[in-house]
Amino acid sequence: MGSSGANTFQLADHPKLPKGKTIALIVLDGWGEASPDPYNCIHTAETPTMDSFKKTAPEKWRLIKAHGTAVGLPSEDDMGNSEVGHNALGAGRIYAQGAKLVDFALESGKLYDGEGFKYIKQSFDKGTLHLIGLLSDGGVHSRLDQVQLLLKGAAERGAKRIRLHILTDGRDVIDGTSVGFVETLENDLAKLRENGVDALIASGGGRMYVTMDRYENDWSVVKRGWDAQVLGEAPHKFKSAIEAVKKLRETPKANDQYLPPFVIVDDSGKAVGPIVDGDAVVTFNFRADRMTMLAKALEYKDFDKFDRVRVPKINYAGMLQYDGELMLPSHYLVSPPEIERTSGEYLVHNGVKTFACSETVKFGHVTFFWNGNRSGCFNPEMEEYVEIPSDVGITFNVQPKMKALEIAEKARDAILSGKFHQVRVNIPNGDMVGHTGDVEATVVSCKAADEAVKIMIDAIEQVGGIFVVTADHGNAEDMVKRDKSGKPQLDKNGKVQILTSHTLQPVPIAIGGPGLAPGVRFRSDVPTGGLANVAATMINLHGFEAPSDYETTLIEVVD
Ligand SMILES: O=C(O)[C@H](O)COP(=O)(O)O
Ligand SMILES: [Mn+2]
Ligand SMILES: [Mn+2]
Repeated sequence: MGSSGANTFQLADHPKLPKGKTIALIVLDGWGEASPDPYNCIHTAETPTMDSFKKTAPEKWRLIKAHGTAVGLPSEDDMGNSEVGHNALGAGRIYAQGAKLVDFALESGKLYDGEGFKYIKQSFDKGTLHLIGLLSDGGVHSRLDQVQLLLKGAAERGAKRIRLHILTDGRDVIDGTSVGFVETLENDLAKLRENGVDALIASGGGRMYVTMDRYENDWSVVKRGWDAQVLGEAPHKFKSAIEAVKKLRETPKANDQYLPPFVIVDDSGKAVGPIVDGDAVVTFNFRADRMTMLAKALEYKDFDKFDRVRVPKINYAGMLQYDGELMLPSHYLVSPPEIERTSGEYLVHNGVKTFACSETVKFGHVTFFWNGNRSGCFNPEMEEYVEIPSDVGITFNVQPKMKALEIAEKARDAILSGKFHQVRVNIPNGDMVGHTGDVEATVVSCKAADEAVKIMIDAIEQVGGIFVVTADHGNAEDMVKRDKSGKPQLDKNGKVQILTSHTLQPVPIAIGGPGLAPGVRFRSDVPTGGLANVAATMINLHGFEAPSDYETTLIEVVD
């Protein structure tokens, strides 16, 4: 396995299951399973379609793991996320993911021997080392302990002037935790300064308003970051990052996710750390989707997404390479997981035609992440990818239905067209609205997701097809931080602490539809099955045996 050429991808016929069925593969983003509870928005919402699967065909409904080691994360305390979830769903195998690879590289010191570090090190003598990324211990896009190690390691290896450009979280972690993270970082920087390294925080802003847009939904987000990080310009100026975050959080309804951009200035009002010619820059997020746009702005010569004003000549490296197809960025500190021979690639070589669709904010999830962090199709004659433009400049609790209906209608048309064998969608609502922490809106979002499922299931009924409905990780099923006994935790003002993040919960998977061969049911001997088992299951339902190194199928056919 692993050699190139079409034969590598030839799949054996499944002994019992037919080819040519139309299969709807529906991924509900952020839809986990948890006990009934007022903070379980999926339970509170009317979700008759999702409920019916479990009730009417329990042998075709089960739970699968979507967090921790089942999706290649370092530990069972790591919640699932879209990147690792969709990687596992699409690739059918469990890869050590970015978080883990960076841990290894830092622990072993290999990070410092790599080409990427040598490249940025060229600037240490005369230039500044800038680190840009999400300041959080969420472990989804980045981890603070890794940044701390990198800072120390870079200083020990000759970095004399270091500037941090921080993005506050409040999405993968509780809102308000930014203050503590900044304090921790400031302590480390103070120690570096004691040792003669000129190390400071230079700029910042909330991740959803500054820098971390994804899939080119809204370039103004990246521009705000560029202005602060590169040009040293922002509407808010402070003497220290702690003061900045505390002050900006005093505004009514302020939220770590959406803090406005700020720069740190010296006594004369001058920004302490714009990026200039000769500097080195590292974007320290290991996850790709929300760093790719900045990587393009930092790396591309031809760039027309916004006016960069000044394009410094820098040595830039990503923590990882974010896009293997675009080779972006060209320099990186840690090699990404080599996710190859994904199910999508097998399908195009075996005559299975695919349609994939979501709205912008999740479009790359069912395409780029699905295909192992690879842009574009494998074969445009076999695949059609459709992106529905997301609303721009709003938080999704304002519009909790998002584009669920539009996605479902596009999928319905694709199913009814008879042109595709696999119609794959991501329905974002539970996740994107769940991240806002707005419980009422999340309930509305779950209902909308359920309605979208119904539209697609009805189309599958019409064409005699099959459906597979699952999710990539939990979110909307638990919207509160809990103590060890499971009770909602209160903050120091006695207010319930809302959970905006994903969870550790398993997710459901349901199969059905008139085209499902009689006798197909879930095996009982894969009790610890997870997202990575779905690819082999899908390949079987398309009428083929899965590749031998894929995680095993979840289904069996009884006579
Ligand atoms: O990037 C985000 O929106 C969150 O950090 C993680 O959410 P996702 O993994 O569902 O995209
Ligand atoms: Mn997700
Ligand atoms: Mn999410």
